Amino acid sequence: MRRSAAPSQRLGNSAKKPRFIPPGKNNTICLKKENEQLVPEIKLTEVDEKQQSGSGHIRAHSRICGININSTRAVESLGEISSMEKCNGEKECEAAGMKKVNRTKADPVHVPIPEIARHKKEEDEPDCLAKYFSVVWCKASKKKHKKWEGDAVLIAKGKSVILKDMEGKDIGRGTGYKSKDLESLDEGQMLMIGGKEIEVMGIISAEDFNSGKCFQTDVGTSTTVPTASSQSTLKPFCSPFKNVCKPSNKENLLKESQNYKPRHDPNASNSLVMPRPTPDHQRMFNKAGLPVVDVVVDPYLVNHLRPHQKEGIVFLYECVMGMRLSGRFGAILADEMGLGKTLQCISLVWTLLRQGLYGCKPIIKQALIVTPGSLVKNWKKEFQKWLGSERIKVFTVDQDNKVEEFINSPLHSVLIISYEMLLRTLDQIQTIEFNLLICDEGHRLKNSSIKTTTALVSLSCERRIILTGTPIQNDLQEFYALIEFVNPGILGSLSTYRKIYEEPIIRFREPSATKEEKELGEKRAAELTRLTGLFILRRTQEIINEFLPPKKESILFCRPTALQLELYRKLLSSRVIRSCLQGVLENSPHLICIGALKKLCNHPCLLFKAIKEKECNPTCDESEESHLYEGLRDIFPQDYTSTTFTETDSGKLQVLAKLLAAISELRPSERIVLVSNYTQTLNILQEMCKHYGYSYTRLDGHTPISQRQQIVDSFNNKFRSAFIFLLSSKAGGVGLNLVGASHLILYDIDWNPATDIQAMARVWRDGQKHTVHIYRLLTTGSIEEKIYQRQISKQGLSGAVVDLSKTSEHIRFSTEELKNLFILHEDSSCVTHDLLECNCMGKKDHQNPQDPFIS
Ligand SMILES: Nc1ncnc2c1ncn2[C@@H]1O[C@H](COP(=O)(O)OP(=O)(O)OP(=O)(O)O)[C@@H](O)[C@H]1O
Ligand SMILES: [Mg+2]
Repeated sequence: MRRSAAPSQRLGNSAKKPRFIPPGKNNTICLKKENEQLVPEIKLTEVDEKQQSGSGHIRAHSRICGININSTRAVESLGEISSMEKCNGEKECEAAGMKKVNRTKADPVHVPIPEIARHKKEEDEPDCLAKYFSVVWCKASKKKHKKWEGDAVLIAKGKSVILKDMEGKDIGRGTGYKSKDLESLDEGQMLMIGGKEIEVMGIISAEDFNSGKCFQTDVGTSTTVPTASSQSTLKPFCSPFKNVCKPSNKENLLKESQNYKPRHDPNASNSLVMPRPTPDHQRMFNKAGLPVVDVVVDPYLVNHLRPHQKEGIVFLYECVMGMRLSGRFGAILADEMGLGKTLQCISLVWTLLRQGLYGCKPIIKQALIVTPGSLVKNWKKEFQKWLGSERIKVFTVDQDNKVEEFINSPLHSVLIISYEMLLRTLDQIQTIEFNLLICDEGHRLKNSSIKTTTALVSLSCERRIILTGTPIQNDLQEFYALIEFVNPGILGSLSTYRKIYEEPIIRFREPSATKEEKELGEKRAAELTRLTGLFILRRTQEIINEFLPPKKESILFCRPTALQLELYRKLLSSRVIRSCLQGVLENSPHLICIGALKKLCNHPCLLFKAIKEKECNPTCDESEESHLYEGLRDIFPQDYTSTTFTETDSGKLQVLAKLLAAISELRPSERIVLVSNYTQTLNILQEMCKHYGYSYTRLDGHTPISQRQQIVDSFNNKFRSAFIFLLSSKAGGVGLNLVGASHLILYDIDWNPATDIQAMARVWRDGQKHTVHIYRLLTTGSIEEKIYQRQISKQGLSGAVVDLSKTSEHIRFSTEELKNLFILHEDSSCVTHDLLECNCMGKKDHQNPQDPFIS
């Protein structure tokens, strides 16, 4: 097609602005995609997760890739003219009737029609079907040889045209053309639009326009070199295969030929053999013509791998080898927590370090793993767990082990470093040539301008893997940043992405969206899903349930004490809460009120402490918080102090004391993880442990990172273990393995179900041998029950689409919702049970998944 002969300026342009690179054809791995909704469910008493075959809080579904919107409806080719926003590229072009001319090589002339332009809006022609064309454009001139500026997309509808650049921005508009001329517009024809001249290169189907595909550049199949666009956003491109395919002379080849055999037997039963390269891949990356050898994952590892992990390893292998996408070597493994992302990566690293598909030359020499500080040692341990200490030497950077040692060590091929340490040692890290980069808990790279991201981007390593258990599709901009990190340029520039995907998708979600906008948004979302799904893999926890021991979840509704009730009533009658309910919500005083009620639910002494602190800080006397506390001090006994707490003051603490006593008596060999979101509450729980003589250990935000793994290890070691592990869910949550415990108690509840799920997954995960018991403590009739109900209904609505970073500050409450939150149900023994409309009087076990809760 003529397009390939498009003028050189086009390339110049495209080098500046990264364009779309559509995915290659070589998607050998067959991955399931399901889009079922999650079903909310409540369990009042014991619920056996296994018996319910996947129902429950952690219930979720296998799913791949980023965006949750799916298009099922076919889109008619109405285009977007009627819903088109104002031209925001160059100045809106004056309507200009231009004559289209059948261009011959000899006479590339275009004659303006001497007709007065009519300013007629596209909306005047709602019934016409839009037609779409790929075009090249340049400034209007009479020169024979045009200086084409670049590609564009032309939308013709009725008597009007719109010209969009490849970033989706309007760069020209015109009206007053003859409808029949526009209808018969065809390849090779030319048209004037304002001061621009265009030549039609081809017709675009409505399907391709609606999906946004037409804004992607032409590329070959999956195994071509990185394009100009991909290089433009990267460091100078160095082929990821350059270490491998050094051409060797013929004699050497001959000598080595007898060694060209797979490291492990590909025909052995249970062998995991990586897909063979396509001829294109070989042409590109095997210039020396070395024999193609099967890459077979070490059977030592394969014997331990779960089916989804084998699938994940193949997927990662294809991504980093550039087999799934043309010239792209990045991947995002977004499996839910506990699915063994670490093991999948270790298997990949080990395979790539020792094997090569072309002449057996190792695919990588050195790998860099960047992880939160608390997980550095855990990574090392996992390497040892799965590969032993003889096979591979991994180097972890800390105060005593400096990067220089790694640089000087021929023994080590894997460097594990925390994000913080990476920033501190960036200069040295930059001098090392890594061939694979793995970023654990990589959702922190969701902002491309933060230091960590720019530091990592500065490393000239193209094979980049992000690991994250957190769904990443909530925020389309953050989603873009993560994708841009692993596969730079694949979604074009940020402004292109916004125009082509984000804006139509956001618009489509709005209730006021027109039919056309909905169809367009749906199509764009589907295309984004398809494109990103080629290098994002997400499986949910359900996939692993069958390998885990049963999980029983209990919700313990605890009656508040008389002191709690009196304080609660007083708080609700305060001026601050009343003004919240009247909708006067400046400075978010409702958050302070919610905080005070939650403290009270945990233990009145926490509220007492807050009151005292306010009293000692007269400068804040006029604050909302001070007003909220007015009169509360008098309700506490005269001799009350915040340090001499007793468990009789808190309903939940009373229940907890009984629960701990029961476990220690009935299951003395089993251990407990006790979780709170608040350090101060953990202090109280710690006092309680001391009081009853329970051995305990503790991990919270203040625990030095260097000590964390040691604390975890000794807890998981049954010979050295404490009975109770006090855990701050926010500080220690992600990534920790606490399988030494089989009981987990959530002392308080978070707005974000993901925080609690994260905590639960520390115990109910691979490696757990016992039935796991999860207990959630809620103060009856209080705000805690409300949060729980909200948690369930929101979880049901949004499925796994929750983001750990969302806290109550991010939640918007309507006045109605606040009214509901700020009610104390004193006459109910369990509001949640009342909502079930069950008349069992609390005698029935609500473990039937069919039980209705919040519909
Ligand atoms: N195939 C397996 N067999 C037995 N144990 C396994 C297997 N795969 C992983 N594990 C264990 O499961 C636990 C969880 O794995 P890992 O920490 O890699 O999960 P993750 O996907 O990174 O989760 P998170 O998002 O919480 O970090 C680890 O203790 C790991 O050793
Ligand atoms: Mg992990």
